[in-house]
Amino acid sequence: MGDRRIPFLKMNGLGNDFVVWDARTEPVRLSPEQVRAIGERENGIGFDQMITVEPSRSGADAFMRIHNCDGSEVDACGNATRCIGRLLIEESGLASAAIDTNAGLLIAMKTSEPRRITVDMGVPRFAWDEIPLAEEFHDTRAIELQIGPIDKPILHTPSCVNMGNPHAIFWVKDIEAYDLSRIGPLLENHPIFPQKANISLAHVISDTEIEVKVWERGVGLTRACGTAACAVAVAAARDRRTGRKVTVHLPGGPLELEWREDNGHVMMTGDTEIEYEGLLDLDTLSFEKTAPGDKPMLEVVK
Ligand SMILES: N[C@H](CCC[C@H](N)C(=O)O)C(=O)O
Repeated sequence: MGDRRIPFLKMNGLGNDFVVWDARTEPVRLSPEQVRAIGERENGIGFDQMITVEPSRSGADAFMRIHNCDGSEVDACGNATRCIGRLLIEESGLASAAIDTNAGLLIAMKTSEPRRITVDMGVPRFAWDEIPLAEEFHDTRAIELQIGPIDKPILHTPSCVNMGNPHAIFWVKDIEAYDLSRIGPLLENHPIFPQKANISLAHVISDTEIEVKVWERGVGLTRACGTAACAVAVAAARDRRTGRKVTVHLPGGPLELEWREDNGHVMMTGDTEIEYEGLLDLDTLSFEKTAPGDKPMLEVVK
């Protein structure tokens, strides 16, 4: 390996996986091409998002910079916020950590289980210009976003929420009846979303449970999406489909969400995992694993 090697952590939140750099002392600057190459599942380390932890300029414990695996920089990532919150809490030994992002200040809090973190994800936004939606669509009563023939729409009338990033949620009875890998990119790149959008299919199971599958902007299908889980929970409560406290079941596992009545903030709780520690050679982009991650969770004996 060359002499430009940087240590990284491979982490995930319910299988939504990240490469994490600690750039608080040494800056880490990578081009979008390098981000895409490192994010490659075949030849690179492989990740959904790349997370760079930088010094905060606003007195928070750290600033979190987020890149999707397509190289795009974005402002919010719920699952990564839990992972970085865990690292900062373990480092400080305190009960919480403040994480600055381009979408605002987020607070991560420890729970009774060391890998399980609660994050205050702030307040959702619903106005058409906050999602954002394109100007020419904002005056329609419902957003008639139909995919498929007009007389037999496959999906239509999404709920749209911004959680620091844009989300469009389609309510369905059977998630598996839809080929999200085909429909997802059509919707992600629909002209109604000038900044594109993260696309969720959501099936309300009960007043307290929702099943969700996500096509992420700049990534594709992921095992979980924290901001999508927040957006779905808020949209469901706002439409009276569920209460304000729900479990969102994603392919990678469950997240607990509460849209607080008192301050309108969205509280998200879920697990995190350190998969391994590694070293990346910046010149060749080859990498090696240098230490194992978390011990496998003890299987709960049934
Ligand atoms: N793909 C998202 C960013 C990551 C969101 C997701 N990984 C999460 O946990 O919130 C976007 O482009 O807005």
